[in-house]
Amino acid sequence: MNASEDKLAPAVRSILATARERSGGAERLDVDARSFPAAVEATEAAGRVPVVAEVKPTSPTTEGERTDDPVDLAREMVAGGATALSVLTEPEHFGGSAENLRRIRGAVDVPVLRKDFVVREAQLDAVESDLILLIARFLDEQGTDSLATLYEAARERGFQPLVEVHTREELDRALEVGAEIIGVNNRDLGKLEVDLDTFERLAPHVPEDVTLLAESGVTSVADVRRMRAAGADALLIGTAIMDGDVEANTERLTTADAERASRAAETSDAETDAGPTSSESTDAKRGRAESTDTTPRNTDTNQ
Ligand SMILES: O=C(O)c1ccccc1NCC(=O)[C@H](O)[C@H](O)COP(=O)(O)O
Repeated sequence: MNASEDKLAPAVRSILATARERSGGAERLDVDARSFPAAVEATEAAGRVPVVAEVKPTSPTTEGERTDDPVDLAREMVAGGATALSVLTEPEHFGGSAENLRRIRGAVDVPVLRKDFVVREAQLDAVESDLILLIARFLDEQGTDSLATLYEAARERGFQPLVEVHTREELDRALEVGAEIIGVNNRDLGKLEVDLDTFERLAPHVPEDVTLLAESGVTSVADVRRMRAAGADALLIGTAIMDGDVEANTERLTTADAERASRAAETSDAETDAGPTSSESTDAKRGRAESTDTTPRNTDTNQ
């Protein structure tokens, strides 16, 4: 065990140890991916909150396991307005499988994220997906490929990599490899504690041309508004959607920002041709950096 692994929660150490042993696919994949940024834009245009709804049968922090057919759950999420789906493929700790992902991607037309702990290039070839998760904390370690290697390998296969970060140092590494889609995980994999401040701290340092997700711990309409006000282009939500009526939960969270959307539309209507576009005026309310210059912009105080 290396020094940084020593700081991981035991469940996460076990996930990582299993991930290191997992085999890859038989042949190199060539994916024709559905565009995630385009799906986010379409959701915004429709006045809804872009939500990546997660098919998460169980996890180290969840009691029990949801045993419904994952395809039924996925269809309910899409019916509730999900922009994209996240599908756990990790079997031992999250009850996922590559087969679940294959079936779900065949049954829906939204982009699908493969949520797993991929640490070596060959593991990219296990199953096709539109987005693939690369967790910065787990890469550049002994026994894993580097983030840069995996990022390039994923892009060469046609995947859209979602680089997950939790600290400023990880964010800087994500930006260095040129990540265009970044997720700030509010869950600390060291202690498994969730703190939404994490996103608020890091978002101002993410350039506006990056599609930015707030991941984990979003449980309510108030949390959705809070993450949106801090600059989230989209939210990745698992437990709060899986717990109970999946379609109703998704619908509630994707319509959480309706008031803000109608305010943005009103502002846009009132602007002349020379004024800013509605998306510019919406972005200007958030605390994101315009480029790699990390000066925070004004935050939205109307929330
Ligand atoms: O969710 C867990 O218990 C967990 C434990 C250890 C490592 C990762 C874990 N979750 C992975 C995730 O990224 C979440 O499933 C995802 O962000 C959704 O989070 P939530 O909305 O809080 O279920």
